[in-house]
Amino acid sequence: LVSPEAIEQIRHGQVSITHGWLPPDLTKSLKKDAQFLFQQGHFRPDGLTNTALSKNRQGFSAAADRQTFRGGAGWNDNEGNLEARQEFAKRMRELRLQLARGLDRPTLATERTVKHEMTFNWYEPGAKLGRHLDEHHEETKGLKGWMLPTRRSVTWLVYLNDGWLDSEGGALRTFPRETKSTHPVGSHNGNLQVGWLNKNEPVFLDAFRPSGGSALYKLNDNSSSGTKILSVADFDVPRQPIDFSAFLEKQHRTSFEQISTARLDPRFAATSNKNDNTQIAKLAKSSSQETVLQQQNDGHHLDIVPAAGTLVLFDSVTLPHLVRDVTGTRQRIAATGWFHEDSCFSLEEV
Ligand SMILES: O=C(O)CCC(=O)C(=O)O
Ligand SMILES: [Fe+2]
Repeated sequence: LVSPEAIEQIRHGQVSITHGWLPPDLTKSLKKDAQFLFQQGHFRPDGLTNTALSKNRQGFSAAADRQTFRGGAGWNDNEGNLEARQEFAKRMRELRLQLARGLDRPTLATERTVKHEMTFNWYEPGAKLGRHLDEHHEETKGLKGWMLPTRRSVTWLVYLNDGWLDSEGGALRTFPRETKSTHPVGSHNGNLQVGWLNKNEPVFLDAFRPSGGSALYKLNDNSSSGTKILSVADFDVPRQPIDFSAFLEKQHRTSFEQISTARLDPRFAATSNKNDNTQIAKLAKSSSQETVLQQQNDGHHLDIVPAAGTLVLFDSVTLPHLVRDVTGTRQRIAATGWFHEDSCFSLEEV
């Protein structure tokens, strides 16, 4: 269902984009279904909405925030077009099994009652979504950490908007590294990635050191196996906002970049893309899909037009992203979800 190149991109921290991935008929029936379910009142705002995160915490507004279909009628409830949703679920299952093998993430293949997430999302004109990551290291979640048996591993998006134009806004802005990662991203031996060293070397956090503390480490060069500890001494991960560079040996501090920081994560700081005045360089040469690569204050990023049938895949732990304002007059609708891997440890199973 996706090419070996697509899998390599996800594995190395890049974004995989496949235009025309979902057959037009199914795309149409899913969009109709989402519209029906929306009319029936089955969409809800979620924790990541912009107004919930803004300084004045005014609460949700339909005109400004993204809404999600997951509660109310579930994906498998006999309301709306169950047949279309099941056909889609079957396709996503096949994709998941392919990714489990291709990415060497075997527990992506297993199923539990609640494990993989499948939703519709909905943006009214004017709505957007702040910069965020879809999954974080459990040790950085404070009291909420280590509770669940599984975690988000691969994020998928399938857009449902017929003939969506660049000028309608709502682009998915992703922030991949400028060059592909030196090693597989996301996790190593169950330890999630929290940063980068020298631009594209993944840095992982081991929270189960024999000392009882945590350590930051990277993988040795491809030629040799093994790991290299980067922190001065084992440490206890503090409460948010966390600055991991404080625990690194001095020589690593300047080349370390934390993936989720107070400045970049809307959970800690309201984000804005207003100061976005730099030049756009068109990347897509032959394609009419406006995939745009742009350099601005925020750094290197890739914008994806949410056009019908396009499949987007990326690692849930390492790739920050946001949704730009919908500037057109119609709603932006997508099917979206997360394939989960088993967590290396959870309180539930102790
Ligand atoms: O709607 C999109 O394109 C992205 C949604 C997203 O990032 C999320 O639901 O976490
Ligand atoms: Fe997301």
